[in-house]
Amino acid sequence: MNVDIGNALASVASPGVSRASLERLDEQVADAHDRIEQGMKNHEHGYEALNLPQRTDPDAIRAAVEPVADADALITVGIGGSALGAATITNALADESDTEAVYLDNVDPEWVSSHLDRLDLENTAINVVSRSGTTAETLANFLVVRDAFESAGVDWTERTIVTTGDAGPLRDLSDRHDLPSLKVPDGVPGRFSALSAVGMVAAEVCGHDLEALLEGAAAEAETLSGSLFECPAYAYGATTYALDQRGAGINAMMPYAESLETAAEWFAQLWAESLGKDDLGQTPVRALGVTDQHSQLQLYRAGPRDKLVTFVSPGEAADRSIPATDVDDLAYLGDATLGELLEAEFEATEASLAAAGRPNVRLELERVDEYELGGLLYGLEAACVLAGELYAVNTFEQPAVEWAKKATRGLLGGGEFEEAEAVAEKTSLRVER
Ligand SMILES: O=P(O)(O)OC[C@H]1O[C@](O)(CO)[C@@H](O)[C@@H]1O
Repeated sequence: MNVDIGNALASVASPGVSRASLERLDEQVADAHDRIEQGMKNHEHGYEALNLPQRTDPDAIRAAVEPVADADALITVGIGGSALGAATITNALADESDTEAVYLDNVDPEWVSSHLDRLDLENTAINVVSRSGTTAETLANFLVVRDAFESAGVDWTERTIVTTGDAGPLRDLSDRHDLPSLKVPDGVPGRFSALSAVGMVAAEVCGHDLEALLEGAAAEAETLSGSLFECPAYAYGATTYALDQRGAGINAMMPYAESLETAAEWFAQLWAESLGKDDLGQTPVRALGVTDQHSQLQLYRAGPRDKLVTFVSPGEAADRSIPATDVDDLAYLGDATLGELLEAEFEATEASLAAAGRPNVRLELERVDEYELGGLLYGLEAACVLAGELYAVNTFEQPAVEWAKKATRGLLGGGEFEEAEAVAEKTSLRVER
């Protein structure tokens, strides 16, 4: 991935960061890089994620999925980091796959049933992913999916792959039924695990090139160095941090490719759970070019000066010409393609923000393929780790998420939790119709 931070400079935008400030920040980047390198070398929790391109074994993943390699559909049961990395990869590359990838990362009963009712379960595989093996949503959905397979007379034990930690209820269940299983690597938090079995089982079942994903990530890892001016990932992480310090507390991730819409969702979890702590952090927002030009752009260009827009420009892509028309005012469209229109809209939107002095950054890919995706995932993870060092937060924990998890468990009778009592104490001021 290449990064262009020109439109985030103070000479263009407000808030913006001056070249001199970036040079001063670069000293902190050098220190942060030392810390990151040390963490990687010592396989410390979280930093270990940046070792995944060397550590992930595609052969082990291929061996585990072999029994279901010919599935027409794959249901991944997981949530957050246990679903979004895989979904980013398979949704980005869906055009190249004959296997439908379905992600059950919500417990909305109507929606879950709608998938289970329409899929041909005999030709469907199940990919259950939970690092902890205890996440209520994932385990509940898995029980529902199993039950649907049993009701359809399909042996789910023949069609299920499990990816989880060394211990926990999901590991026990997997052992009990002798299911093919993979391990979430030690030291790798869920939202940083896309390039492990967590993200790559689905990629393999959908027929994607695991080696190319890892090679793209490894090439990005090669760029990690002690200066933001030499490392695209650090340039992004440092610029977002500097802009947040100057008032851009919102970061709208806006890929100009429908196929990368899920990448913005994945990024949102990465940024929010990693950096949102100690009253700090930048709020990630998901947007999509060109669609959100006609929904969000008014606010981004003329609303409060509290936003950074991050564009992802996917480079070359399949194209489709726009048929000619004899309607005078539309004739210019007939000379173009949809791809040219998309590109022109991207450049126009980027320029329109710059002309209004609104900071924006461009992440450039050569195309959307396995290699470039591996680089994007790795690059944004490294950017996040760097930003976490600059904020001095604990990037790899998410204690604030636990409160609601305990409250939910308490409400369902899964134990005594004081958090569940707080739910009953809600302050009400109802206005009724
Ligand atoms: O993989 P698990 O343990 O099921 O957790 C799923 C997700 O839940 C969280 O812990 C909190 O929502 C995320 O960090 C994680 O990605």
